[in-house]
Amino acid sequence: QAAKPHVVVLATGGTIAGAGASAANSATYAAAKVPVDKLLAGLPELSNVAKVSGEQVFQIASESFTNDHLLKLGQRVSALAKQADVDGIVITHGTDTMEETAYFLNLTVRTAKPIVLVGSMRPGTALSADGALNLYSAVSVAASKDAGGKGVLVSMNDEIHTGRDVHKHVNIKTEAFKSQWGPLGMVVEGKNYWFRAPVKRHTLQSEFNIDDIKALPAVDIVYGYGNMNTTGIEAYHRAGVKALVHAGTGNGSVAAQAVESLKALRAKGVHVIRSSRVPDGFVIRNAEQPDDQYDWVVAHDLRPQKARILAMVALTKTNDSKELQRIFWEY
Ligand SMILES: NC(=O)CC[C@H](N)C(=O)O
Repeated sequence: QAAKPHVVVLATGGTIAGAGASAANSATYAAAKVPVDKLLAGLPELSNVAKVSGEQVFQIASESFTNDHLLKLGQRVSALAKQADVDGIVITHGTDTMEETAYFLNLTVRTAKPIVLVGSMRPGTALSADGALNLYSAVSVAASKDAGGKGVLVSMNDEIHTGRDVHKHVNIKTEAFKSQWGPLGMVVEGKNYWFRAPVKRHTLQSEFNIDDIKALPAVDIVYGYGNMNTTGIEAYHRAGVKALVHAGTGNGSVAAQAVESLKALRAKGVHVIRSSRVPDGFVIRNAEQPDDQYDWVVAHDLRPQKARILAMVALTKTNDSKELQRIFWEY
């Protein structure tokens, strides 16, 4: 019998490593408690699909991920992916910012080996905990050759999503993740069923490389709403932000007073990325606002938090707004 593929599980915390006081606690519990060795030891079925080793990278709730965490995790994933004895990598992660980490790795780790993020919505101590099956599925995806070359994946609730499109759309159900263009496939009993492939540039076709990125520039997000004030925009400007993502209403529309503040920012060299707070759809250049005239960038179909990730990565290579826009179309 051929040796099983070697999958490394990098643990970062989240609910999949969470623990509650009683089995009835599906929502009230502490995240990031259970160490990776214990997670893996509790799932002997993993040996059916892979030779698994675990590494505790962080033990945090994912809302507390910083740029430093992204860089450290990315560097570790990149180093492991270069090892001949590693066939796939699973990252256990809190679900709150999993979509941001997945997109960051999708943009910056140059490998065709499967990289799969996974989490859970209920702690392992809860009735109908979802972490064990999610982890089993993620390891089996990472162990399979057919998952390679598809970019960084998120496997949750039997679905396999591209890390680019996926976002958390429900915060209290196990079917928490959705991609507006659909999942890439499904994983059932350790077998993958594929239905589509990503068309945007990622991993091996990316012009970005985590091995060359030593720091990420400050990029923040302001939220659009009725009666919006411009205090936040001006505060971020004073704080030295390099780009500001505007999570606009509708088709990325911007309140008149915010338009003036954002134009002033751009005049000082800060990039303005026009996105939308609407969960689905995409922003069309020069619709709602004259982006060519203001020299703004549109976020295409990226949610504001994903636009922030791409802007940070892009700004490590260019400060040209036309280049930024090209990158937003391509990735
Ligand atoms: N379901 C979860 O993983 C949420 C737990 C926590 N807020 C986190 O993102 O890490």
